[in-house]
Amino acid sequence: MGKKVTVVGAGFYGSTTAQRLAEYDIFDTVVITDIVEGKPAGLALDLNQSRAIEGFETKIVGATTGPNGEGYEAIEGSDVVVITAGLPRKPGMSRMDLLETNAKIVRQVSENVARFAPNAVVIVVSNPLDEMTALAQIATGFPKNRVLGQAGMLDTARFSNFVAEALGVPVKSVTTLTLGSHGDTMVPVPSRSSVDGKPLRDVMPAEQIEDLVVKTRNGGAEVVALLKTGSAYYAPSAAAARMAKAVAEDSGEVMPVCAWVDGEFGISGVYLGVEAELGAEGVKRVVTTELDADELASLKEAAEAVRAKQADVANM
Ligand SMILES: NC(=O)C1=CN([C@@H]2O[C@H](COP(=O)(O)OP(=O)(O)OC[C@H]3O[C@@H](n4cnc5c(N)ncnc54)[C@H](O)[C@@H]3O)[C@@H](O)[C@H]2O)C=CC1
Ligand SMILES: CC(=O)C(=O)O
Repeated sequence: MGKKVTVVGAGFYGSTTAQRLAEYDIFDTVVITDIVEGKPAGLALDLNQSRAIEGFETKIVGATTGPNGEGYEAIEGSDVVVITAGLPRKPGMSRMDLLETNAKIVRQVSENVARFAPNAVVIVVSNPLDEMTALAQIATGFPKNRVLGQAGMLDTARFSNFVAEALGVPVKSVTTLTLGSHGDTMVPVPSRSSVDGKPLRDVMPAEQIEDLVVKTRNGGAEVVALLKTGSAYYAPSAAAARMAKAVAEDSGEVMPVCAWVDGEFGISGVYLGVEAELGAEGVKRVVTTELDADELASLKEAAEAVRAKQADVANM
């Protein structure tokens, strides 16, 4: 049987993710759900009408869902579920300001996902990301490798874009990496960044690298401030869709994601931004790499910051 993917939440992030997943043309079915009556069905109708133009066979199904599992039959048999349900930031807000509101939403969605799609790999994108990923694992009760979060793909793509723009080189010649949290303790990793195979530190002065590190940490807030309503979704949906594709295709690709860390980098018992090999079971393994002493110290600081918050969400 062909693959099925569900996107929970039909807002900006969810609808663009559903579009990307459908246009890959690797799934039999893309399901999109929301609590808003009619919206998922309307988006599905619209996306299906693009099939003849874009030339893909994937069918899109829209379902309105309720808190007690109403409408969730639509997600049965999903191989992958991407959770985008939740409020986005307003200008001036931090991701952490969304904690309590989105925890209620993510818990309720996760419980229904566990009931109706018990074998799915869950990719969380709702903010604050590291905490919502931990909560989704608790609320689904799924093995930790089957619940992961999207942040590092996006933050890394932002860092690469800023480096390419600053040097005036093609973005494909740039490799960067970000680890840590999707927040203030994000850890862009210059020691693992390069341009045409040359270390970033050999082609860009240290102060300029530091400016781009700061710009990367503020990448999401910069978009929020310009949009005025809502947050980024084109780059975020590209990131989540790539992760869902890697899982569906059991590709073994290594990507920066929010994954359960259990001893790697000397860190244990926390969901954190690290590189991981993705496949049908979600995270196949966390991939470690040599880091400079200051980068490793920052990663450990990030782990402690998110560990404290992740303990709080267990009771939300
Ligand atoms: N991890 C990351 O890198 C990123 C995370 N985000 C986060 O993704 C989330 C979604 O962002 P947007 O789509 O832009 O917001 P949005 O406001 O456009 O859409 C959110 C949707 O969730 C729906 N929703 C609320 N409760 C629900 C429930 N119980 N079941 C199903 N759907 C429900 C709403 O009706 C709405 O349509 C936000 O929390 C945002 O902060 C956004 C960008 C990047
Ligand atoms: C919204 C968000 O988390 C971002 O754009 O990074």
